[in-house]
Amino acid sequence: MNFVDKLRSRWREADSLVCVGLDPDPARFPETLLDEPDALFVFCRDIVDATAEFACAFKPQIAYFAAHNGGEQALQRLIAHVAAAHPDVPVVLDAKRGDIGSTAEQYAAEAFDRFGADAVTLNPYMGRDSADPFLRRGDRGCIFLCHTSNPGARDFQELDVGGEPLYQRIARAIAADWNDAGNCGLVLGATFPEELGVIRGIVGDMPLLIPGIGAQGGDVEAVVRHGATADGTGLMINSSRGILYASSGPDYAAAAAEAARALRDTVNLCRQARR
Ligand SMILES: O=c1ccn([C@@H]2O[C@H](COP(=O)(O)O)[C@@H](O)[C@H]2O)c(=O)[nH]1
Repeated sequence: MNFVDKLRSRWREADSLVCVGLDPDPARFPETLLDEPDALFVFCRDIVDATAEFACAFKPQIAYFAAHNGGEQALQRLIAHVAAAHPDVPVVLDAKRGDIGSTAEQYAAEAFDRFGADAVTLNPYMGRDSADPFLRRGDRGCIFLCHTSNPGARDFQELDVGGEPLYQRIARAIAADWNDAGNCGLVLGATFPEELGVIRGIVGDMPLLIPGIGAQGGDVEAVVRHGATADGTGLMINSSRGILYASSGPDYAAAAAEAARALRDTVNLCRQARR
């Protein structure tokens, strides 16, 4: 099953738009993991197993693994664990890749063959040829940065390019010209809900990855109101720190599960309110 079909069936089966972000920071791990030599993997595996029933997707951010010796092996094993234990939950590797075609071929092999991710985040700044090695893998998802969640998103993404802001041009080009295989998605920050609504109008029911709730201040109700599709889906609403560090004690996995469940329920109340 391709990425978009897998995501759509997960939205339906789990009745959840929550994407659980996996950004493991050893400085925030519970004391019980201090002597654990495989702590990156163990922490994330416990979070995955505890939160899977509430998740429409998992999003490991590659930097949190690659920053540590052995971290990439831990990421590889973690994604293999998701595929084995929770095969219905797609994995979006947050790597924000983008380079000339020959290098992009290697990045596509890294994301899809080495790590086995269902989808990867990409930076569209270098243009179509930099995306082609990913787009050609029609069974995998290509999720392009469009309007990011950070304050600096305004620096370049909102610049006027011939009558419209750059982020809208990006969305229009990807929806009209890059999505032949139907495997594209976009990253829109929860911190810019009105821009999210404009993009939903441009791209139809394309899946949108929405980081920026919780610690970054994005508002869940506004995200759902502006970003959901007519059938009340279309979104992967990501929370990383808000779920991972719900407790700093030995009950971290149970607390993460409760945070994911609470977010799913909040999102679903917002979905019901707009019907
Ligand atoms: O525009 C963007 C794109 C990606 N991210 C990533 O999402 C998570 C957010 O973490 P929180 O702890 O829920 O704030 C993190 O991995 C970022 O690298 C983003 O925040 N904004």
